[in-house]
Amino acid sequence: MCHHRLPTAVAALLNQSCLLMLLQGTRDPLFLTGVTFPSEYPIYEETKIKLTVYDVKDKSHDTVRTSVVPEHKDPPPEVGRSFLGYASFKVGELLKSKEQVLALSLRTSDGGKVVGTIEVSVVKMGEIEDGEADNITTDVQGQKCALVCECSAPESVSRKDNLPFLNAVLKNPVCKLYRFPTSDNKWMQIREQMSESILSFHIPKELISLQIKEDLCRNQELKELGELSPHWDNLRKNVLTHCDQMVNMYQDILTELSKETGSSFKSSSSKGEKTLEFVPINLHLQRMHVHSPHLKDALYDVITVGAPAAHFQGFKNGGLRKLLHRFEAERRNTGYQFIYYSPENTAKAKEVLSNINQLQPLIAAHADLLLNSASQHSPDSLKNSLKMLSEKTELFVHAFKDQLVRSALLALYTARPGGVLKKPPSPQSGTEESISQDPPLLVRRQDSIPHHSDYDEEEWDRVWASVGKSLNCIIAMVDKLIERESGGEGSSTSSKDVEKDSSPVDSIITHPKEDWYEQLYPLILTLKDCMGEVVNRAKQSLTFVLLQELAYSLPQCLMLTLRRDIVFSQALAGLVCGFIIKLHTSLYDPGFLEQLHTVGLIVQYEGLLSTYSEEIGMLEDMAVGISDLKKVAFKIIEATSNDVLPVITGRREHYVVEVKVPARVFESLPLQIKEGQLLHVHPVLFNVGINEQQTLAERFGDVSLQESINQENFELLKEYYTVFMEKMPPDYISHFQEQNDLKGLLENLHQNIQAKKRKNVEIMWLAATICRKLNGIRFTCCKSAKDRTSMSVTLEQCSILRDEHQLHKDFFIRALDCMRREGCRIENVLKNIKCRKYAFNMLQLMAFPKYYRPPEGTYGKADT
Ligand SMILES: O=P(O)(O)O[C@H]1[C@H](O)[C@@H](O)[C@H](O)[C@H](O)[C@@H]1OP(=O)(O)O
Repeated sequence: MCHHRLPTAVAALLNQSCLLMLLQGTRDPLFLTGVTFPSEYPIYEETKIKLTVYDVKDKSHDTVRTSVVPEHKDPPPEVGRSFLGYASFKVGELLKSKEQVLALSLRTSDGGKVVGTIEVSVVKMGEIEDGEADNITTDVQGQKCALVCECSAPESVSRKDNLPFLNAVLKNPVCKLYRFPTSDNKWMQIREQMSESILSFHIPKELISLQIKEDLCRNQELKELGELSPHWDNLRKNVLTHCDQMVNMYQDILTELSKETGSSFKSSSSKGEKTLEFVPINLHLQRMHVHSPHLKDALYDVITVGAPAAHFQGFKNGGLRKLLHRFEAERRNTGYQFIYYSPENTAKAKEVLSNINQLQPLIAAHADLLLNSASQHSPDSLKNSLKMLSEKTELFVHAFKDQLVRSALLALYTARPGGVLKKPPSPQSGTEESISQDPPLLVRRQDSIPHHSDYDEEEWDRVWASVGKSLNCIIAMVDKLIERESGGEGSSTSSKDVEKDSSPVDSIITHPKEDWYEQLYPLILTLKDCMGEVVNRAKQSLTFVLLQELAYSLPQCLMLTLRRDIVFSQALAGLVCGFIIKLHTSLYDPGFLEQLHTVGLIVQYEGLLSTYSEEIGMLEDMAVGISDLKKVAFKIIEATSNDVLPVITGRREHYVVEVKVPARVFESLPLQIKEGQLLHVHPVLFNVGINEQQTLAERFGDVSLQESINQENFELLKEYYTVFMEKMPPDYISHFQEQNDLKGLLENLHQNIQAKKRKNVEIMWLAATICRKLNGIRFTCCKSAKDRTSMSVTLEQCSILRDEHQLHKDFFIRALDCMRREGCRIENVLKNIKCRKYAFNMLQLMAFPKYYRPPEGTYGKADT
């Protein structure tokens, strides 16, 4: 045993025992381990540290672990390991020793026999000066490489102002510290941090509440659709039954999720749990902080998360990309009981409905404010109120300009009792793609009853125009009143470009009493009545469009919506987490802020799923989930209370996430952001399957899904780059171009995508590099974000160290192995499956690209 030698430092807790376990059969351990002193355990010179060394036989219980066990607690059970010896020392002895290194004898438990030596030295976490680092050299000649310490308190990642905001979002950090040699034989220090996020649960809860509200409102509108002919009425009843059931299901899921107060992590083993379906799998921030001798400190973040997918629903029939496509094609071709509206038109109907619901109460409120100003007889306030009222009413009128409303009104007319057209209501402008391939039986049977001419198309125009007209009357009246008040000195500017309908006004202003309120009140009433009529008709007709969407293939159609909501919720939780972290770490970078409000942010997803078996379905879900993130915009607001968590508003087609920042930070933001400009994200996904399943796909299956995803997303990335180059200020761009050859990288990525090479992991490296250079948000995903993801993020970290921070080339593999063996990611595996082993076997690994294979002893059979 005398040859067991730990070449470097261990620090431990005040009056605590520190357990060290060495690798089985290793005479000269490759790595080192250590413990920091958390702030809650002050350390003094008298503090006594005891080190206990074990020979580890069964690695499934622990490979190498450094843990801190308070004296009063029992040491861990002696499973799979045997006691070798212990040593103890006082902190003061270590600090006063020459070069702060102590060589201690390991003794047997009775304190008698010396069985080996152990070397202990001090490492100051945080700043290691060049000279200092040299004192703690590991055995470079002997190919020892890294020092790994576990840090209990992660370094503060941003200025103090932001800390409560990040702490509210990031939970349970795990932190590791490494030192690797640089090519000029100095040391770089790497702090690796992995944190969960409370947003894993917070975002799904917010989203489900919104979706319940949206669906309840739609169900209510369906109920208020008015009298329908028996065919449509039965259809509606059926739809409502299913929709109500669906809302109940969402409510149950929300109730279950609400019980998970304070949770911030869903493990890979829970991925199939129904009540947790909306929650992303194994979501973490994976951060690398590099402190190297000659370069500026740098931070590299990747969000790691399981591919957003509906595991509970399963993948027997594929995932969303295929299911939605198939559903749409079938709906288009088999609609004999309903009218076919394209997904775009259905989305438009939802948008107009939502605009109406927002604008009507707003206009009513502005109209009341106008009356209020009138009763106060205040010309300025009257003008202001009129301005607001006019703006909102114009928006309202504009909302109905769409041909869709017109054709939907006609369609609804035919669905009323007795209201059947000779010809089906075919859209003049192509808003409705088809009624059906075969003429509906219903229509054929009643063919002769009413005639097309029974429907008065112009009636809608009259109703719709009446809103504009009544607004004009109000404007004219306000003008007259103000003019008379100021003794006829010209009219108010508000009416200048509005066509006036003067007749009713002229009749009113002859009224002798100059009571503004009385003059305006009847006009406001007329406006509200006209608006009510328009809203009523438009709402009913557009709800009728929604009925068509729901009517086909119940309940599959609702299950598809549920699947999409689930996948979207997982994707959104990750995105919001990534956005908040990116924002808080870049708040003081003016270039970033400018980019944020002028171009928006690129969000790049690296997928490691295979295009074989079930993972095809996962990838199909993921592709839609990520693409759906385009519907999300962010808004930065000033935090006014202790509740700093983000708030979501909107509906399925368009969500806004409000992110809070501290008042002082908010003040320093660019005006556009402070004024509430919506900030957009541009999600892109590149997938390269790497495991044995992908080998099967390449040999016997089909890789076209991966190829088309990569090709489509390359186009999106290129578009983003073009807009970035156009919109960012010239000074910024010229500096940017000097630093980065983005054009070359994009070209290279394009060639690699076209090359159709097997397991071409170069695609992932290039896409990630482009994203980093474009200041984007990086994601890495596989099924569980546990095994393949861990291989990929550690490879990315070490490649960055090699390419950007001069990691000594001889130490690349050793650094990689060290991170995989000792770093945050093995902790990730542990927290997911309670076992410190990547779930790979030898055969699987043979199929992996070389640098994606973990070191011996870290993988094997694990119950996942
Ligand atoms: O984190 P993953 O890479 O999705 O984990 C996979 C692993 O790659 C594979 O080798 C193993 O057989 C399991 O299927 C893992 O998935 P789990 O979801 O079961 O952890």
